[in-house]
Amino acid sequence: MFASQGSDGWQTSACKSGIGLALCERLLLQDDQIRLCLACRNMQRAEAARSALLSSHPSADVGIVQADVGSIKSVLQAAKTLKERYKQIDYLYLNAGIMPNPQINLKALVKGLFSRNVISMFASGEGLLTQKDSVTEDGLQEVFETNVFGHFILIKELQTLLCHVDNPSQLIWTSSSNARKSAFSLADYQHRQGQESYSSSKYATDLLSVALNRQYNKEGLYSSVVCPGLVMTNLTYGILPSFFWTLLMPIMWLIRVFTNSFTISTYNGAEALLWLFNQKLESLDPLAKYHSCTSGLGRNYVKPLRMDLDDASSLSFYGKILDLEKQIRKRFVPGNC
Ligand SMILES: NC(=O)C1=CN([C@@H]2O[C@H](COP(=O)(O)OP(=O)(O)OC[C@H]3O[C@@H](n4cnc5c(N)ncnc54)[C@H](OP(=O)(O)O)[C@@H]3O)[C@@H](O)[C@H]2O)C=CC1
Ligand SMILES: CC(C)=CCC[C@@H](C)[C@H]1CC[C@H]2C3=C(CC[C@]12C)[C@@]1(C)CCC(=O)[C@@H](C)[C@@H]1CC3
Repeated sequence: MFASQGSDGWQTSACKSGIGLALCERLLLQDDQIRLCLACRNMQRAEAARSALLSSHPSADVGIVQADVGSIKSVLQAAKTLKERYKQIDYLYLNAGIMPNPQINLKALVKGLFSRNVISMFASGEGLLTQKDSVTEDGLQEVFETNVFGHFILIKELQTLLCHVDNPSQLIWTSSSNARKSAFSLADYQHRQGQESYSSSKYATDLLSVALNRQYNKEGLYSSVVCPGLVMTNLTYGILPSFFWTLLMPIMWLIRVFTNSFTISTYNGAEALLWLFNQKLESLDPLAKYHSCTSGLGRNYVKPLRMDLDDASSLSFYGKILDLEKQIRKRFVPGNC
């Protein structure tokens, strides 16, 4: 999902369910004069989300655009449409993300329950999940393309709408506390080999955000990463069926008392995304991940935590992703590299 503020008003682009839709609702509750644009792969679902938002905020300006971040062709087309439609984008929320075929490692879960790291295990899901990734029509790993590279190409394509020194814009990546350095390898940054493509892609997001700040702050573009916490959405219903999560709810409320990262509802999960919208860009820490938190008593707040990365590795990854961009552009825009 994407968000921005246009010179002729606020403009946001988001998705049709989950944390993205909750963010749109919260943004409109705060200011229904904001201009939103939802970028979604499925136009029927986009229309449904738009109608839902308009039914509670009839005077809102909510646009939609077709964008599949798992397809370079679709991203290029979406960027073209957006450039025809808007003069400036102020907030771009990069929300779309997938975790295909997740499997729970029961042995690690049981072992973790009796370890000293039980709280951090629940907060990050570290070592508890594996995924089965696939290759897209573009020849890229699906999780990498959807969670990282498709967004990156969109940003590059929208550069003229995003980079304004006198009126800075913001990129907001939906990362995760599941992002893990040990799941990521610069030599295999698409994660072709392993079974933790989700962790790897979210770590790649964190690296990329840091590099984008180094590259674009002087041009008036700032990048931040958030973790919405554990939220009940289609993504988590892919891990366990919804009735199972309902059964687990009393335990999750108990765990929330200790971690504050079990935000559970999409409203709570959108806390850090909304908070970032209201901050002065220059005051944000490029090395922090902003976590949505919910206390045991249900109070929402935002906790910035330093990310486990450094400038050198973020720049090395940026170099790799620029090389990949060149290759892809050669294929999609012959004569343009
Ligand atoms: N739920 C959680 O506990 C957590 C989620 N996150 C992250 O939050 C983000 C939102 O996820 P969440 O709301 O939970 O899950 P959902 O599955 O509800 O939302 C994911 C959104 O991404 C869209 N999407 C997926 N693939 C593509 C694509 N190729 N092109 C365009 N849109 C796409 C989906 O669209 P469609 O409806 O068409 O499938 C959907 O709207 C993700 O990046 C996720 O990794 C991070 C931490 C925790
Ligand atoms: C809650 C109980 C008692 C059991 C569920 C165990 C796991 C399925 C669950 C525990 C921590 C969860 C978790 C995630 C998925 C489900 C768990 C592993 C995430 C990895 C989902 C996606 C994210 O981005 C992370 C922020 C989540 C971290 C916690």
